[in-house]
Amino acid sequence: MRKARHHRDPAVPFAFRKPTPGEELIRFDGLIKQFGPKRIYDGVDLDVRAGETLVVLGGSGVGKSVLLKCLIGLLHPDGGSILFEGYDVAKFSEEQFLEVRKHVAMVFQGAALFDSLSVAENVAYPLREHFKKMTRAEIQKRVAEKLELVDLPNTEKLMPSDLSGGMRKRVGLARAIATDPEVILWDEPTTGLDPVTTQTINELIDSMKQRLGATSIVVTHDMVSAFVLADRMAMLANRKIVQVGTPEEMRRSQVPEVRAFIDARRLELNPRGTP
Ligand SMILES: Nc1ncnc2c1ncn2[C@@H]1O[C@H](COP(=O)(O)OP(=O)(O)OP(=O)(O)O)[C@@H](O)[C@H]1O
Repeated sequence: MRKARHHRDPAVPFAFRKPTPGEELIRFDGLIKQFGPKRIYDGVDLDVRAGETLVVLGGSGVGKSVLLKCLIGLLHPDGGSILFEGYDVAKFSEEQFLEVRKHVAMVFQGAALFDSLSVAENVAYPLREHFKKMTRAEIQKRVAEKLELVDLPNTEKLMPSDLSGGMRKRVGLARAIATDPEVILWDEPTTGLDPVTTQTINELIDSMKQRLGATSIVVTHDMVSAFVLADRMAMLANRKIVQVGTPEEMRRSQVPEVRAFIDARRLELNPRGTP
């Protein structure tokens, strides 16, 4: 069941309440963003529901990553609001964002590991930062659990230089999900990966939903993954969200920007060219 959230009193400190699956968790409302004279959003409206995987589509440079960055305070919009749990985070201070980032994790494109730290220390890093009261044993257990989840059990003692590119990416994912975030922002999670690692990552995104009830926003160029993962898709074009719908609705869309985007990638989606 969905429920519209109302603005909360900005004086009330941010506190995360576990949402009911399907209800509105995040709402971008009339978002405006520009870099110098270049306006990239002219009133972006988009809602994200608890427990869903929402894939954001759009051509290169339309502002897909910027949307994720605004949600965790790495960039700040020039107008409009971003309601998260009813709090307008667009107006949050850096200190308030620290609390938000305990619940919303971003998996960056090409996330770099700390080369001088072991795999275990890399994964433990956000736990030490956000959960100061966790004991050493609890951290060890959580690290082992996350490494298992990304298919890298017993790699705690290895150093990043011992790992292949795909393994490094998976350690980066284990680090991003170490805090068990309720919302995960995936920026191009499978770009440049081989098919087997792509499948592992897609399964991981799905298992975060199935096992932890996590909400995911995924920005990707990989159309096959997009259609596999999405509960809903949103298309960003011409400085706005031009359509939101299920993968099937998007596939049949008559909205010109969506049609053109999907038609241009038809071969990728259907390599044998069968109807
Ligand atoms: N910190 C910044 N300063 C100035 N311009 C920026 C900044 N971040 C992003 N931009 C610009 O905003 C636009 C949108 O960037 P964004 O990275 O969100 O695009 P995108 O849709 O994710 O593209 P891609 O698919 O190529 O990664 C781009 O034109 C980019 O150059």
